[in-house]
Amino acid sequence: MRIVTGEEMASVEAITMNKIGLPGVVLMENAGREIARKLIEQYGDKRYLIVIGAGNNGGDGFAVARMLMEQGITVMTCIIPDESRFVGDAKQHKRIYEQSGYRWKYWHDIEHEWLEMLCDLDVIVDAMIGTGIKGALKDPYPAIIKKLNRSQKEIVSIDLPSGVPADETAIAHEAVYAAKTYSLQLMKLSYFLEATKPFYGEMEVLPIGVPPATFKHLEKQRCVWGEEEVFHSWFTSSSFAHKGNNGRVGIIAGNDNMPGAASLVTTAAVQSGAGLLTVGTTRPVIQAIATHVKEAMFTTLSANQEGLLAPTEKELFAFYENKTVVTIGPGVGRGEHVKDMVLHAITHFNGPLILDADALRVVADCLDSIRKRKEPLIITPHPGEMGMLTGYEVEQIKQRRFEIAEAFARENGIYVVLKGPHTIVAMPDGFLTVNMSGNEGLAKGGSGDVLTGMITALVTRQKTQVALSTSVYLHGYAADLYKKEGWSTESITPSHLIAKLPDAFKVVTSKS
Ligand SMILES: NC(=O)C1=CN([C@@H]2O[C@H](COP(=O)(O)OP(=O)(O)OC[C@H]3O[C@@H](n4cnc5c(N)ncnc54)[C@H](OP(=O)(O)O)[C@@H]3O)[C@@H](O)[C@H]2O)[C@@H](O)CC1
Ligand SMILES: Nc1ncnc2c1ncn2[C@@H]1O[C@H](COP(=O)(O)OP(=O)(O)O)[C@@H](O)[C@H]1O
Ligand SMILES: [K+]
Repeated sequence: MRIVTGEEMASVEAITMNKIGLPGVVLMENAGREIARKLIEQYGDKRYLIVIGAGNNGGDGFAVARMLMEQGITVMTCIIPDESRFVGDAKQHKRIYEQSGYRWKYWHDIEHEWLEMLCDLDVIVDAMIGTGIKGALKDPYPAIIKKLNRSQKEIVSIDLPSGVPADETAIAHEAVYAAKTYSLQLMKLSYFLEATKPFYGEMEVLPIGVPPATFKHLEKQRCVWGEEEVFHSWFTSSSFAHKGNNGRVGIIAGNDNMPGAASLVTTAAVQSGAGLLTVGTTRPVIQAIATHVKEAMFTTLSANQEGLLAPTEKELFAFYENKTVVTIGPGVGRGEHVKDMVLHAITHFNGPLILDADALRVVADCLDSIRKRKEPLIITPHPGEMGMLTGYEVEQIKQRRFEIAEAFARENGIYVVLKGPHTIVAMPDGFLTVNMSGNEGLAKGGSGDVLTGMITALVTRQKTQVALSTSVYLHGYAADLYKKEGWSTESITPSHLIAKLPDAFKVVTSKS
């Protein structure tokens, strides 16, 4: 499933109409039929108010109104702008509606009886503004939207909650708080942003007949990564595999005061199928975690007086030997010692390199070396770390997460796993995947270490894009499984996630 902006949606619709030859009125008819079917399925023959704007979103509204009325359902249709404003496909659907014998009223003619009207209706269908929104909301929409939101009626939005843009534009105006949004054909970017997702309510995508052949013309390729994608992209190990085929993994993690991070990242990697795993860390960390992670081998690396890792060049070269992937970061602490270690690995380790947590703090200083690297480099920042890397405020990162992750991945030729609800994985070629699993039970210190362990294990056994997107999905899915079992999200800990990985991994062998 693709994720698009309003402009991109308009571009695939234009190709559908102009090149493929499927007229816009047919797409609108399809949209109307799908939405009417859903409404009847959901609410039966309740009483509907359909509020219509002058663009094609309003055209969808006329198609829905007609189809509901054809079923004998009570519908009041009202339009906001003057009827002379309707043009093109929307005008055509308005005419079809009228020629079918149905009537509409002007919003301003019925507004004074709004409170009485509310007693006679159950569901409001919002067909005011869709992907065509431009700039700040103009009158009379803010006042109307306020009224609708206060009505305490179920509001169903067509394509987008009116007032919400499809893309990453920030809004400072009213917008419809929908109980449900039927998004047409493709998902819209704003569904994945903290500021705008709440307006959507439950979101469902309905097909309207735009042929998939048009999607390859999209300049930016963004896809949802969910159970289907995980299942279909997975390559199972050969039954003749030996431990060496399943990745010889090296993890540099922990410091004397932070053995926990090293333990979590290592255990998660073991539980995710790492063939042979070596942890490079300080002697006290090894003593603290060795009995928890029986499958791991350990290499003692030099530490400074504060118990922070400060490996020598010789130790690092020895550590890279035979490794198919190296991960640096969880629990290594902050300071100059980290920069030396990270820069060394960027320059001298010839395999996929994963940088997480404290290692991310020095990435901004290493970009020249990173751009010269041939092998994949993967970074796993949360919005705060992404802010440090790019110079943006955290709020800007959250609002423009697609744009910023993509630009950083492309410019530096790296993989960016921008974490948070709906984690984005951005590839060096600009392709993006967006995660559909996970819940607030993951918002705990240590969850990120578990994810990094999973990525470390999968990255040598799957295509990098698949390894990253699938790790993120399964990590979130493990938390979702607890929620499904009735756990409160407060009780889900990073250690629980690891314990649930065997169940989460069942998705790769069979769909639930
Ligand atoms: N055949 C097709 O193309 C198909 C399109 N489809 C549907 O069309 C939708 C896109 O249609 P669209 O491009 O016509 O724009 P749309 O969302 O109706 O908005 C334009 C209207 O909003 C108004 N408006 C805008 N900004 C505003 C503001 N700040 N404040 C106030 N008003 C503002 C603007 O008013 P104006 O600025 O012109 O005064 C105009 O009236 C898409 O979401 C999907 O539902 C599907 O049926 C498939 C087939
Ligand atoms: N509210 C949430 N919904 C879904 N996933 C979340 C949420 N909060 C955090 N996560 C996920 O949990 C992990 C937290 O990682 P991070 O912030 O690096 O934690 P830490 O470094 O303490 O281990 C990330 O994978 C992130 O996507
Ligand atoms: K709408």
